[in-house]
Amino acid sequence: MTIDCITKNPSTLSSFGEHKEDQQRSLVFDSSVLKQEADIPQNFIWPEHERPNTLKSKELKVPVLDLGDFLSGHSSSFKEVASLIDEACKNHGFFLVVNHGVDASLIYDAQRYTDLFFDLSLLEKQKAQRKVGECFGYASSFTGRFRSKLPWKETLSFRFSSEENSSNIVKDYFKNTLGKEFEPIGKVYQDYSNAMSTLSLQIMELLGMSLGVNRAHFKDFFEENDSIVRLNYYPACQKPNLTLGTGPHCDPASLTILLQDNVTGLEVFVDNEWRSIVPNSNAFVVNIGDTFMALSNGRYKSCLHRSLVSDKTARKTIAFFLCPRGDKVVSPPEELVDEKTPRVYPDFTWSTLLEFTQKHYRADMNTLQAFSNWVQQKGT
Ligand SMILES: C=C1C[C@]23C[C@H]1CC[C@H]2[C@]1(C)CCC[C@@](C)(C(=O)O)[C@H]1[C@@H]3C(=O)O
Ligand SMILES: O=C(O)CCC(=O)C(=O)O
Ligand SMILES: [Fe+2]
Repeated sequence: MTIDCITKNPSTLSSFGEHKEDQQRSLVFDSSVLKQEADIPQNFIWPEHERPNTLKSKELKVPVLDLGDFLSGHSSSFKEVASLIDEACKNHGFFLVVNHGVDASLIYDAQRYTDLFFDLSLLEKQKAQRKVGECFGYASSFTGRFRSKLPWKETLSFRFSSEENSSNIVKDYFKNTLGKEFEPIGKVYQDYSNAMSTLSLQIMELLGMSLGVNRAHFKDFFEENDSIVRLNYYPACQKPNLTLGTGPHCDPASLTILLQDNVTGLEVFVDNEWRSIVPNSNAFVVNIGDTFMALSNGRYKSCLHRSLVSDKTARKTIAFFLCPRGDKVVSPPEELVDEKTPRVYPDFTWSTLLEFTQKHYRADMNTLQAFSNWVQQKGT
């Protein structure tokens, strides 16, 4: 299976104001220009059935997990927290965490440097240009990657590894791609990524408890994680009802920890309708991804979500996608497999799933099923 949405690497880049036949090869999402345009280019217009609702979506009240007692080792509240997680993950896989132990000044710095990065000129940001087929770097929308249903966003994605010999991987990425003066910014994102990795291992412990397996099982599995961090910038758009910031998808990774600013935009598809997750400045939004759905043998849901854009306000978020080390086999623990609940997904490695989303398939609501079929077909 090969996607038809990957275009040839553009030879030259210019703005959208060119002749139609030149557009495909030379698209570039220059948000400083586009956010003011009354009309948006065709490639950003989503099909009617996928566009935002005309009426504002209702708020989805997701459980708020207070990690304070858990992190300070007061075991009396563990059961309560684990049962809240269990309910959320069986229904839709989304919850908030508060009192998560991440330093407020680190969060503040990470958000301010996200502002700073996206305020740079296009040329400066393009020093970190993401190449087609690679999953790290700066992408102004995905003009080089897809032909239609382009997302109204800019992203900067970088790799985090918890391995000891990679303790400067994020810091070095900023220095090596953007220049020496970006090293201090890289240091902030290095610290932020470390904090996210630690938080995600704590959540993995709770997920182990709530699924009734050995408490350390998933925490140990992800101890050596090879994760992705992504800064998202959704510029204002004069036609917000025709486009999407991030299209409907389930995250292929294992767990996503999202830091939203105070602008609404994130929506989750629950009980056949889109519901919004209203920003809470004290909280991270956490959701289960496809790889954890497979690890839980289908018990916990990786749920469809998307992000809208606004005509008035730009929105910025920071996502940490927890991923296992690329070569680890994703297979549910034996406690979750029995006669009544046989294996739902085949064994796979994260590096194969990542390659599938970058080279063969555009991540959407069906990624895990399409990937499972692909793995099974390849194996026969
Ligand atoms: C493994 C990944 C692929 C995407 C980034 C991470 C986790 C989520 C995926 C994504 C965000 C799902 C929606 C579509 C996508 C193309 C996007 O809009 O960014 C996806 C990412 C990607 O393939 O780059
Ligand atoms: O930025 C957001 O609101 C969510 C982004 C998202 O879902 C993703 O990057 O996977
Ligand atoms: Fe997502």
